[in-house]
Amino acid sequence: MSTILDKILATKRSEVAARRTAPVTRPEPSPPRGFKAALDAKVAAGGFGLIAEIKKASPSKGLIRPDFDPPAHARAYAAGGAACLSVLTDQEYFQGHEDYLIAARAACDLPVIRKDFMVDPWQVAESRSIGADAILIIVAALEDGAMAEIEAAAIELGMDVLVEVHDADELARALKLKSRLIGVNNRNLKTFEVDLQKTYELVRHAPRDCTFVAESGLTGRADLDAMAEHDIRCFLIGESLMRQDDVEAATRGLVG
Ligand SMILES: O=C(O)c1ccccc1NCC(=O)[C@H](O)[C@H](O)COP(=O)(O)O
Repeated sequence: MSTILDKILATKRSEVAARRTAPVTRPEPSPPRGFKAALDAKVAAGGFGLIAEIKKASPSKGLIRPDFDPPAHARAYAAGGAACLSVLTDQEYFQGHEDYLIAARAACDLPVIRKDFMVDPWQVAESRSIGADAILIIVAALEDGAMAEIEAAAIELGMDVLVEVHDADELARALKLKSRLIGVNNRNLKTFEVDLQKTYELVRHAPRDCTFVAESGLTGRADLDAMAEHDIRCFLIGESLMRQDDVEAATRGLVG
């Protein structure tokens, strides 16, 4: 039975095949802003490193934010104390767009990760051309060789890479890469169930030289404090922030 990830990846491969034939005609973006460095700086200062996500909709929840306004959300996240932004650019499953990333990055000084499904190194150059400072590699989506190629393309362009894992086997594969920024996704991409316990287990057995980011299903300060008990101090949060009336106050409530 094919999973949501299989479906997304199949769509992405045909999209990339069609798009890579057209030349990219965009102005040169400003140099990459240090994504991992911004997270590490917050943690070094005794705080939490929050990657606040700009997310209009998702396969698991449908439409999340009807009055979707990427620059306004970016400013609210920055003012509330987020370290970085994540912007979903996939159109088919998340109602995202490259223009949302361009607008969000222009509205603040935070480093931005392009949250999309990388299947080809061509997408890395395209991501830089829209200003992305970091990209995501989902270990479950790629063979080792493809992951290494995509990571090399990002490093070449001065970008950071968030390597996303779900279990111990994927973590072992992630650690063969150069990046020491590892995201542990609490959401099972087959069932959409969220299990924070799995993250605690995984991080306990992982090397100490990595920056770990807990991703998905985090809903409030109590979740962050529970994660901090397990030495996890960086978080990627989308839906629960996007549903707030006062996004800036909610962000401050999480990391302030
Ligand atoms: O969010 C989904 O439903 C989803 C489904 C299938 C693949 C990926 C998916 N989400 C991407 C993400 O990584 C999340 O947007 C991110 O971790 C934030 O999660 P949340 O705080 O639960 O919105």
